[in-house]
Amino acid sequence: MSRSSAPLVIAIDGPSGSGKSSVSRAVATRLGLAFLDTGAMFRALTWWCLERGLDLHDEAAVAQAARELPLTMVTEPQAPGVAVDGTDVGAAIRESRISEQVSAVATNLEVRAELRRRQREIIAECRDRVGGVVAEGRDITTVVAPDADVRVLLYASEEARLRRRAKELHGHAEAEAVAATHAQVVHRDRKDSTVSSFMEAAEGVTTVDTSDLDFEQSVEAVLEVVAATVGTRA
Ligand SMILES: Nc1ncnc2c1ncn2[C@@H]1O[C@H](COP(=O)(O)OP(=O)(O)O)[C@@H](O)[C@H]1O
Ligand SMILES: Nc1ccn([C@H]2C[C@H](O)[C@@H](COP(=O)(O)OP(=O)(O)O)O2)c(=O)n1
Repeated sequence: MSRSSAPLVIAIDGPSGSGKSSVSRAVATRLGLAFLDTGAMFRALTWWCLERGLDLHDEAAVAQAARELPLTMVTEPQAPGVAVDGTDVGAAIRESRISEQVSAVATNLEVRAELRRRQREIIAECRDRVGGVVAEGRDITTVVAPDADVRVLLYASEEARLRRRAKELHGHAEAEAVAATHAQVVHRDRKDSTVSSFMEAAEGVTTVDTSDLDFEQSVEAVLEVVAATVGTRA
């Protein structure tokens, strides 16, 4: 798909396992845009707090850590990266111990304010440097970039999301793998829902339901929303 030379900011939100990261990366690659995984920023902060032995429920200490976090986000969609103080934490932040504890950090309102500030800075920088970005998370369409050119809520049924995550983590989606994944997906979304609204689309946000779509169809569905929206901007 070709696009006009005007900068393009695409905001994508959705629950865990809806396909935000993988679909956003593919969309960014196809459109020649940067890619920002905001969940990785909450994960990196969680990793750093644990490295330093902080109690994640000590809100003031974690908020201070957020302000000091020496974080680098690499926004190249074909090779995205996350580094803390020069250490590549791309793999470490996906470990279950982080997935299980990240909500304690993500529900800290001072942390959210600090990471929101950084996310806006990165989005603005990508807009200027490469002509745009696909930024994904839980509150991008509503809080971080409500003025984005394209705003999408990526939805998938709980069953589809559990199946996808089980396959990713355990290599199959048999009953015991799905059950093991339940806490990471459903419980975490419940906690995260207390600070962001990502289960229903806000006004002006287009819902793309991927429950019955395969990966490539999901990418195409988002690209169609982009084409329709950019078309109406001209
Ligand atoms: N439409 C889809 N159909 C099937 N699998 C998908 C689809 N979208 C994503 N996946 C797979 O589901 C898993 C979770 O996707 P991911 O992008 O990490 O979701 P999120 O960022 O929303 O948590 C990944 O293994 C991904 O390849
Ligand atoms: N903009 C964002 C992005 C993520 N979060 C929270 C929600 C999750 O618990 C963590 C990690 O998000 P991430 O998108 O990596 O999680 P999943 O890939 O969907 O499992 O951060 C948030 O509160 N706001």
